[in-house]
Amino acid sequence: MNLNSSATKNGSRAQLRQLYKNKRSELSAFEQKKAARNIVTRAVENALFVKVKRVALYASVNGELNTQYLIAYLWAQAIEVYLPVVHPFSAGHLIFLRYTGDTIMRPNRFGILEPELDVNTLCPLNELDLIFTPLVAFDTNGNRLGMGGGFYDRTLQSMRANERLPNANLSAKQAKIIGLAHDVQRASLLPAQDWDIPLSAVLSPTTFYLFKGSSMNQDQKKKAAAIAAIEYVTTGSIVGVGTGSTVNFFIDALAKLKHDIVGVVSSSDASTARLKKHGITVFDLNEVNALDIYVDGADEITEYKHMIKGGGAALTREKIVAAVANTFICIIDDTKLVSMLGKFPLPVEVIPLARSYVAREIVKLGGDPMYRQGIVTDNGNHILDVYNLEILDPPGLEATLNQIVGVVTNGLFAHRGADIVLTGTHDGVKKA
Ligand SMILES: O=C[C@H](O)[C@H](O)[C@H](O)COP(=O)(O)O
Repeated sequence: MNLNSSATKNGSRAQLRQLYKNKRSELSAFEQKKAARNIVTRAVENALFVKVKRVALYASVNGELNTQYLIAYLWAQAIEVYLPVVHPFSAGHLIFLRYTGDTIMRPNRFGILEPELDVNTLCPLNELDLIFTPLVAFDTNGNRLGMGGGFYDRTLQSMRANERLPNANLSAKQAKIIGLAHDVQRASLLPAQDWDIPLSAVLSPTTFYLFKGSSMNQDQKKKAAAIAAIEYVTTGSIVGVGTGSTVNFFIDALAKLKHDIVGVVSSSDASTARLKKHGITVFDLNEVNALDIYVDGADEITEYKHMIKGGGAALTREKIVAAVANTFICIIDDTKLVSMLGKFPLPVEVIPLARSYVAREIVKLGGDPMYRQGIVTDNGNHILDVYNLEILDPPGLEATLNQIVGVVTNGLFAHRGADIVLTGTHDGVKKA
């Protein structure tokens, strides 16, 4: 038996339900509309729809967080939207039918609009990527208080039970169950029942609450690390900005502070373009004497904070900007942590004329260099990616490679490694 349930009396659940329904209904029409728009921004910021094809939502009633803008966004991304329909045969269960601009909607016995029953538009539960549920209240353990009919609980229970059957397809994906709620629907602790299915997360207009045990995708981890780095940005400073997909999340978050900082120094044309698009002032490094922090990603990093960088061909400018900064903050997801560098091919930037010569010299050192075809760096040079290196002495190899005539720089960041590493993991951001 669930520990919480012994303390639960039907009365207390009913009272809580009333309390949070009242809170929800006290929101003005303006607040409701703003909330409905903001959940789209929060969902996109948290990379919820990356590689997502089918999403279950709901038609909002009685002050529930309105899903109309979220649905419009998903349609615009060509992501299929499904809405719940009371199961015609299995009492107390839901099925999910496709919802498009042409779907005929009919009120069910509770007065809630549903797509007209048509089995051709049905999506089996195991083919949904995300299921957004309405709720009356949620707590920070992921417990959900619904309307009391138990429709979602029963449906999601059978879905999870089917996933545990011996003949279940183990490689089949599990739909993530995410509650949608106004911030006023957050309770400190809700009484849970044995049959409750905990939520993976709750999306509110201000926050994406991710609960323990739920899994994050790689982009969500990168973003969590990037947002954690914002804490190190000080008012009135000039920030060194790296390059790559993780840094892109940092740039987007930094945009909100653009009036508090003096500006940034960028490590690549790609980052400069993104920074400028946000209206952030970008300085040439020659105009700047010192940088407090430099924030950048990595392709691999060890516990000694030695890194391989340059997967995006920006290594030389990254190394230069990093050299000027007092503190190098490395932001990564946990797939980048390694015990030894070298599985990721080591990028080496070379003067084009010297490419073949440098490649022959690298072979003598035991590496397998490959010319990164079609890539010209921001400095007009070429990249050799060196495979099959077991890098036992990163500072030593960094120096040796830099001694080869024609090498501009190499992607080992060992002499000047990271100072702080912020790693996005399933259990939050870890600092080292
Ligand atoms: O040249 C690219 C940079 O060194 C990047 O910091 C590195 O490749 C990591 O990129 P991402 O954050 O996209 O994994």
